[in-house]
Parts: sequence; C-alpha cells; structure tokens
Amino acid sequence: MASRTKPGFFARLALTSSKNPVSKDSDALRIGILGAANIGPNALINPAKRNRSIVVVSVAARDEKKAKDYAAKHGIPTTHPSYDALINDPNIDCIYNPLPNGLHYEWTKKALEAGKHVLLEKPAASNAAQTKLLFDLAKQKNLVLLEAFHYRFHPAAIQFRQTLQKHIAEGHPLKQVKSMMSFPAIFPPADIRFNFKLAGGTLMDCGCYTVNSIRYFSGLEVASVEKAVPKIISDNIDGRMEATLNLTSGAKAELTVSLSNPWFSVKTYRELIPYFTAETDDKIFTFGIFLMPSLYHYVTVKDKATGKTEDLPRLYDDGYTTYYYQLEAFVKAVKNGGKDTESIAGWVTGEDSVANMTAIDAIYQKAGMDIRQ
Ligand SMILES: NC(=O)C1=CN([C@@H]2O[C@H](COP(=O)(O)OP(=O)(O)OC[C@H]3O[C@@H](n4cnc5c(N)ncnc54)[C@H](OP(=O)(O)O)[C@@H]3O)[C@@H](O)[C@H]2O)C=CC1
Ligand SMILES: O=C1OC[C@@H](O)[C@H](O)[C@H]1O
Repeated sequence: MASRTKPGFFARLALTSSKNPVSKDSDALRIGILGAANIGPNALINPAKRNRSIVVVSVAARDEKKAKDYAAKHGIPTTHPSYDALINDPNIDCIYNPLPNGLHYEWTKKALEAGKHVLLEKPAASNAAQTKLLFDLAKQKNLVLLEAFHYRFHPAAIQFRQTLQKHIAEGHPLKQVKSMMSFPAIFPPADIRFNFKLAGGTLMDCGCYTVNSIRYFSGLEVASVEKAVPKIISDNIDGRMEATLNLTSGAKAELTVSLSNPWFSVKTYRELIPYFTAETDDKIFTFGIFLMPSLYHYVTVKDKATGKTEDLPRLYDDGYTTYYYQLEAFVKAVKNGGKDTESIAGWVTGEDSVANMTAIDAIYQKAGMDIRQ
C-alpha cells in the first residue's frame, strides 16, 4: 500500500488556487500575459501569487475592456491596449504566451525580438520549422524560452522518470511504452482546438503531451511513425488520433488522444484517466494521472513473472501544482541568465521542443493530414 502523503485530496484542491499570496522580492521579475486566456489563472496567475520572485504586472487583450475585466477579476494591477504595447513595455521582463497555437510563433518571435524572456504554452508553435526558428532566436538573443510542459517539473514525474531510467540502466531494456490522454467532447466545435487556421487538432492539443511523455520518460527519440489513424471531425482536424511510433532503441510507443470521445462508452471509458506505461523485459511501470499529479496520481511497478504489483509512495509535497514548479523553474532560469538549465529537473530544452514538434509533424504526415502552418 502506498503512503498517502499529506496534504489530502481536498486540501490539494484548495491549494491549487492560492488565497494567501506571498510578499514579493524588490527585484521580482515582471511578467505580462498575452490575451485574457482561460488557462492564465491555473498556469500563471495563481502560481505566481505563491512565488516571491515573479509578479504578474499586466495583461493585454484584443479588446481592452476584456483585459480590464480579466485584470480586475485576477488582481492584475495594469492592462495594455494591445499585444504589441505589452511586449514593447520596457518595464516588463517576461511574457507569458497562452494564445491559440497558430499565434505562438508570431507573438513569441515579437516578444523575443523585444528582448523578453518567454514562457510559451504548448505546443511551442504550429510545426517543427517554426519551433526551431524561435529557439534559434532565443539563443541568439540570450533569452529564456520555455515550452510549458508543466507536468515534467512535478516531483512525482521526476521520480517516475528516475525510477524507470535506473531500471533500464541496470540492464532491463525497454520494450514498449504507451501514453494516453482523452476527453469526451467537452469543447464546442468553435473552440480554438478545432480550428485549422489556429493550428488546432487533438494531436496538437493533447498529443503534444503524449509525444512529450513518451520521449521524456523513455529517454528515447521518435525514429519513425509506423501507423497513424486519425478520426477526422472537420477539415484537417483530428478529433482523435491513435499512433504507433518506432523509438530510437527499437522499442515501440503507442499513443491515444481524443477530444471527441462519447460521454458514456464501454469502449472508451478506460481512457478517462490519462496514464503512461512502460514495459521492460521484466516489469511494467505505470504512472496514472501523470499530467495532473498534484491533484492525484499513482505509480505502480508490476513484476511480469510473479504478477506482484508494488505501489510506490505518492508525492504531493505541499500541494504545489505542476504549474507552480514550472514557474519556479522558469524564474530560476531567467534569474540565472539562462545558464545551467541542465541542472533544473524536467527542463525542456530547445532541442527537446523541436524534436517534439518534428514527431507531431511526422504523425500528421503519416495520417495523410496537413502539417499545421
Ligand atoms: N498548460 C495547460 O495545462 C494548458 C495549455 N493550454 C494552451 O494554452 C493556449 C490557450 O488555451 P486556452 O486558454 O484554452 O484558450 P482560450 O480560448 O482562452 O484563448 C486564449 C486567448 O487567445 C486569444 N486569441 C487571439 N486571437 C484569437 C483568435 N483568432 N481566436 C480565438 N482566440 C484568440 C484570446 O485573447 P484576447 O483575450 O486577446 O481576445 C484568448 O483570450 C493553447 O495553446 C493551449 O494549447 C490550454 C489549456 C491548458
Ligand atoms: O492540459 C490540457 O488539458 C485539456 C486540453 O485541451 C488542454 O489544451 C491541455 O493543455
């Protein structure tokens, strides 16, 4: 039986939206948000309230009234009348870009050109070519650019990766991995996720996580795409994607992602829990709810010969969310002038982001669909 580390479930739920902001350092980084995005409070605004070294100073929206309402609701002190005005404000150090995928490239490029560090929502851009251009520019300007794969920074994800990698290094080769992230049809057809012009698609949205988890936990790259089966729900938009990948060691990877499952279905109800599994010659490692471990997760290791399953301790620390740890990592990197990011557990390098998008492009190609532009 795993130890059920405190805090308990409801305390963790309450902690995800902090009501107790900490005081700020005098040299705290100043970050502005592009767009009054739905994800802003979870991914940045609430985590920043608990971090002494960063303060959300402004938000810009296409309609300034919307920005003002959002700022008032979330306790953001100022607004800017346009994305350009925010990016070019000399009193801002960093930009958070949670715009629709198809606008990631344009606005991140502008922010980097204006000398700002960028926390960039996933997926990094519409395709691998754009992603490479962004990271080349960040390098050239000596700026921090981080694609927001928040789950990687949580202690449970760090521990899971270390446990699996140690076992592989002890001589137990990986045979196959699986990653799954599916939802019933919770987003309306007009959502940004289903708009090809905004680089939508379920593989872009949920798939970028599953591809990332396959690469991150296995420590391997995608060598080729063996099979990709989309469920196309509108022009060039996949409501669901199943793919089989060949990894560089010869191991296989399978991913299943969906934003269009039926609400009740015997066939797909098991997909409601996002999980990752890795099978070696002798064991099966499972990380359940790997994307939101701060709310709940489980890690099991099953011995294939005996069938015995070990349930590893769950790590909830102080109930900090994945986004809190991600922000802490981003702040550390910026404060350190972008140096030594390799010492930050979970850090997503530019090469990593480019490899992720390269795999996504290849899956779309194998599925006979267009790469997003
Ligand atoms: N890390 C995570 O857990 C999550 C990440 N995401 C990622 O964050 C990004 C935004 O997702 P989400 O917050 O759900 O998105 P929203 O639907 O809230 O859109 C975000 C913002 O995009 C702006 N926008 C600019 N141009 C357009 C346009 N043509 N059509 C629609 N919106 C436009 C709007 O800004 P304005 O206010 O200026 O009108 C809007 O506030 C995506 O890249 C997504 O993948 C999403 C959810 C979870
Ligand atoms: O974490 C997430 O869950 C739901 C998705 O649609 C969203 O974009 C993603 O980031």
